[in-house]
Amino acid sequence: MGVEDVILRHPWMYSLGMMVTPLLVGGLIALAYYLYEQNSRTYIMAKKIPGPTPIPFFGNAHIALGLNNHELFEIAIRLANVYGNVARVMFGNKPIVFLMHPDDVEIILNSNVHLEKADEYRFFKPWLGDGLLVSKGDKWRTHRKIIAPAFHQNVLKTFVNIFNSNSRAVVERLKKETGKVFDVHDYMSEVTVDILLETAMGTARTSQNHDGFEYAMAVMKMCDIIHQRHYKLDLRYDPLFYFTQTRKEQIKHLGTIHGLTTKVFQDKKAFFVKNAQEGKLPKPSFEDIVNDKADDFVAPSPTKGLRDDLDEQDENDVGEKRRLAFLDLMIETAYLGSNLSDSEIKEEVDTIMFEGHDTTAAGSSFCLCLLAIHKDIQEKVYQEQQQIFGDSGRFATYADTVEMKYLERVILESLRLYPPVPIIARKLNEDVKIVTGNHVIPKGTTVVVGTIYIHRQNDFYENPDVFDPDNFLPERTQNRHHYSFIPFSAGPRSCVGRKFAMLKLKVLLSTIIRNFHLKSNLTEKDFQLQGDIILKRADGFRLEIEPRQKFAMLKLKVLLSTIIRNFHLKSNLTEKDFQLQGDIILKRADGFRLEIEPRQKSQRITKMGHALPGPPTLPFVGNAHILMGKTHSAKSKDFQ
Ligand code: HEM
Repeated sequence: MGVEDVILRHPWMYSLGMMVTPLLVGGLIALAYYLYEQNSRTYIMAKKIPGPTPIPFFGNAHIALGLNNHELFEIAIRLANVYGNVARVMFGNKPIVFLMHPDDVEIILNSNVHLEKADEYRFFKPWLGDGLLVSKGDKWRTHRKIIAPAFHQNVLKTFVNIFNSNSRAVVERLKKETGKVFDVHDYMSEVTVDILLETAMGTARTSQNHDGFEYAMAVMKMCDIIHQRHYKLDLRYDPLFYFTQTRKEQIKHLGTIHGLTTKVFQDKKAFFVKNAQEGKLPKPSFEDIVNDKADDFVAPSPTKGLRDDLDEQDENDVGEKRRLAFLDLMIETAYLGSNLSDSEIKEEVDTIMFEGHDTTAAGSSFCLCLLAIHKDIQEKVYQEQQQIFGDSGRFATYADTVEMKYLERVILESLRLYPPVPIIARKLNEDVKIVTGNHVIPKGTTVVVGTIYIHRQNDFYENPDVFDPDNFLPERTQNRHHYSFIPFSAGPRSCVGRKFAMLKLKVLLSTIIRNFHLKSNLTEKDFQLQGDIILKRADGFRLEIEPRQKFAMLKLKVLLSTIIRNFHLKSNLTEKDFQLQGDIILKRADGFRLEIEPRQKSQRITKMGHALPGPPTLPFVGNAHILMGKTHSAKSKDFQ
């Protein structure tokens, strides 16, 4: 009996064959490709770098199976602890190398060659298109040149009052949380979106609608989806992802996000075009500002440390001339002939809104939680604010922010311990020899810079896990490795919004601290860190707030009561002798002079007893004479 007879008698065998054959062929092709990759130069070279042993097909990806964000984050930290400054993992056959030493990181970030983002950034594409964060080559260079002037210091100065009014608005909203434990991140997220809407897009959110909040929520959900796409096999590969529920959610969230940016863009463009047609072009033009700057876009040399094109611009004094919003710049340069299409402008708007939003929301939330825990440091921040503002509730000026030296150190220290962007990834376009272990990382590898780990190395910080703002005193920073502190990345592809972020954080935190006392029963050990692109607390950014006035009264009562119970206070003066002086804070020019005398314990009790209501006392016996020779009931009557 031939094969044909068997098939004729058993047609199901035919169907089975039809199903199995493609699977078998597909499997054989996959196996051949797998074996081919295993013998590739990249794989063989990468295997020499220390790391966990890969298993067939999965590489080391199985380690991540079934883990949540927080667990995954802990695994990554453990990996760094086991393998030290260089660790390799395999995702299937694809090598990923983690770098944790500033010398090695400097080679990558300070280079003009390794500017390309890792393949994993493609997950941002449906959202950010080919915007600044993701783009490469000439497109990135041209767009960075157009966008960077919008973040010039003189431009930022004009944003200070937007920072102020939005900070004050969030203080008003926060009041309803007084006395409760709540998650401050929701508030930081909303105020950040509001600020970005005004400064980057040049539009304000009306108090009636909740677009900004919905936008913020959609951004957070999108961050989560992108993070999951990094490590979940079914979400990582586009053909599989296409059929998932997660893709449907992505479409919904992108609808919210793109809906808002498109609307703002269209309104702005229509306004600009109408004005332009009436001959009302803004003066000086953005083109003038961009052209003011010499065509000198070069990466900072290693000896210049962390300097980037933002510093160079400030020195060239470009862009001080008028108030600029990022979107205005893009619309204007496009109108005046730069090759920016509408969709490119929107991509850049989305990029700025994404990069500027979640990063500063997380940064400010961590900072507030740390201040709630470290009360002594909070008190120092408050004292600095008192020196600058006294009891005035006025807006902060740019000059005030320059005076906020201690707050600046607090922000930097918070960014050190909890960098909102905990890792950065690059794709190597050439083999790179690193300093640590003389390893050569092959071309095509994804390199991950472990910022959060670098920031906590005891080679560079004395007590690396302790929150100590003095780590940023000039005498401590001047001899420290430049690349041991890189919350904003460094080199040519550093964060374009660095100065914007620092200024905004100062105004926002100053306003909150001047209005609220922050409290928490937790310690930093309770933080459950989760690294879904942006570092967050999986347990929520929980803290309590109390309005400063109430807190100040309570503090005064406790302080004065303690002093009065321990000392008798004396003075030969009268109030007429007070020489008042009003230099912001009302003081006595003649000094707050008085004498003190310790109260004896018995004296203290007697004197305090005298203050309470009761019959007049006689010397020596007090009131004991009343009771002499009386019956028990007569004694009680005397006191009725
Ligand atoms: C605390 C706040 C912030 C932190 C910690 C931060 C951090 C970073 C980091 C680490 C990068 C490099 C990312 C990479 O190479 O993958 C980056 C890039 C970028 N950031 Fe920020 N950022 C912050 C705030 C902002 C703000 C407020 C804006 C804009 C308003 C902004 C806009 C950008 C843009 C456009 C890029 C891409 C730059 C390029 O590739 O040329 N960032 N940021």
